[in-house]
Amino acid sequence: MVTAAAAHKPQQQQTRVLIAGNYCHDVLIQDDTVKAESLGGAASFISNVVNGMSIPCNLVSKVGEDFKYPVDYTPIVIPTSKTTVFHAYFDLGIHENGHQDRVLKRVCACDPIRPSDLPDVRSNFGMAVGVGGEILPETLERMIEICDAVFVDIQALIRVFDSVDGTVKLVKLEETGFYSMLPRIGVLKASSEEAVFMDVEEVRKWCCVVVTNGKDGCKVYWKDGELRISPFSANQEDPTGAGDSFLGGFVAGLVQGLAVPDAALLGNLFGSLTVEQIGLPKFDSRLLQRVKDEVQRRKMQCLHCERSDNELYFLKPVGHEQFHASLGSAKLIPPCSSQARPWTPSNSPKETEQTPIPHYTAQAKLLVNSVYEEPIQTVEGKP
Ligand SMILES: Nc1ncnc2c1ncn2[C@@H]1O[C@H](COP(=O)(O)OP(=O)(O)O)[C@@H](O)[C@H]1O
Ligand SMILES: O=P([O-])([O-])O[C@@H]1[C@@H](O)[C@H](O)[C@@H](O)[C@H](O)[C@@H]1O
Repeated sequence: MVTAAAAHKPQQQQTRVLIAGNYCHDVLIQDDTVKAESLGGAASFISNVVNGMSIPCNLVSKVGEDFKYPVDYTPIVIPTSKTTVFHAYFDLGIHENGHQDRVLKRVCACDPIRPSDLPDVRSNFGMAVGVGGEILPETLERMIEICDAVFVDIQALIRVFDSVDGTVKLVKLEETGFYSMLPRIGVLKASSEEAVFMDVEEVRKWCCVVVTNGKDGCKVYWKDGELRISPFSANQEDPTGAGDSFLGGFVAGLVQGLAVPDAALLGNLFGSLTVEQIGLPKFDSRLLQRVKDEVQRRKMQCLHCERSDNELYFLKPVGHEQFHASLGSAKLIPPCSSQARPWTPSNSPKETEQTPIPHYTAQAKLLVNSVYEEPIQTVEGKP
C-alpha cells in the first residue's frame, strides 16, 4: 500500500489548502442509458477549481487499482479495495414541484481516509469533503487539529448507504458522531435538500453555515446574521459537482483574502460554470485569467476598506454588487473552445434580494484568524 506521505504531490513549502475526500468513478444514467462517465468525488471538483485559481493544495484520496483517470494529485492506491463508484439516476427523482433531481447509488466504496493518512504539516484551510462515507469522526478530529479552519461538506457527515443497492439516504446531523465537533469547525456547507437534515438555527450558533440553493445562489448564516448571495445565470446541462465547485470557489476566495460575501460570489460563479458542462468541468483559460484578475482587483480594493474589526468580516464590502457584475461579465468571454454538450433542459436563474445583517461572532473571528494569521506552524511534537 502506498503511504499518504509517499503518495502526495511534492509539496510547496507552505501548504495552504488540504482537501480530504476520495476520487470516484461517476456514471450518469438517464432512461436506463449511460449518458456519461466521469471522474467524480467532491475532491476532484474542488481541486479542479482551486488549481484553476492557481492556489497550491494538498489532496488525500484513496482509490483501488482500477482507478482510471489521470489526476493532478496522486491518490493512495489500496490493492485490496476498488475505487468508489456512484451511479446517478436522473429520471428517478422527480420532485412534486416538477424539478428534476438525481437519485444517487454508491455501488462501490473504497477505504475510508484515516487520521494516519493525513499529512503531518499544518494547513490553513482544511476541507473534509467525503462523498461515500470516507470521512470518519476521527479523521475530522485530526483535520481540526492540523488545520487553522476546517470547511466541511455536510454530505461527508450525513450520508448512509442502503445495504442492498447502495442508494444514498440522509440522516439527521445530530444523530451522527460528528455533531459535537461543530463548534470546532469553521464552515458547514449544505445544499438546500441537505439543510433540512440539520437545525440551521442551532448549528449557526456553533459555526458558519452556507446553504446553496441551485440557480438561486446561496445563503450564509452565522450566529447573529445571514446574507443572501446572488447567483450567476447558467444553462444547466448537469448539476453534478455544483456544490463541490461552489465550495472550491468559496475557499479559493477566502484563501486570497476576500471577505465571506465576496468569496461566496466566487463560489456561486464556479457552481454556475460547473452545471454548464457534463461531469468534471474544464474551465476556459481566458475565463480563469479574467476571474483571477478580478479577484486581485477586488483584493486591492478591499485592502483600503475599513477592516480593523472582526465585525466587518461577514459584511458585504462596498463594491460587492460591482464585483458580482465583473465576475458575471467574465462568464461572457468567448471560450477558447466549447466543451458543453446538450443533455438536460436548461434553467435560468432569478435575481434574489440581498439582506446584509452585519454582526460580530466567534465564528467570524475564527475565519478572520484563519485568513489573516499568516504563519503556518508545524504540528506539536512533529517536524
Ligand atoms: N442552474 C444553476 N444556475 C446557476 N447557478 C447554479 C445552478 N445550479 C447550481 N448553481 C450554483 O452552484 C451552487 C451549488 O449548487 P446546488 O445545486 O445548490 O448544490 P448541490 O450540487 O450540492 O446540490 C449554487 O449555490 C449556485 O451558486
Ligand atoms: O453534485 P454534488 O453534490 O456537488 O457532488 C457530487 C456527489 O454528491 C456525488 O456523490 C459524487 O459522485 C459526484 O462526483 C459529486 O462529488
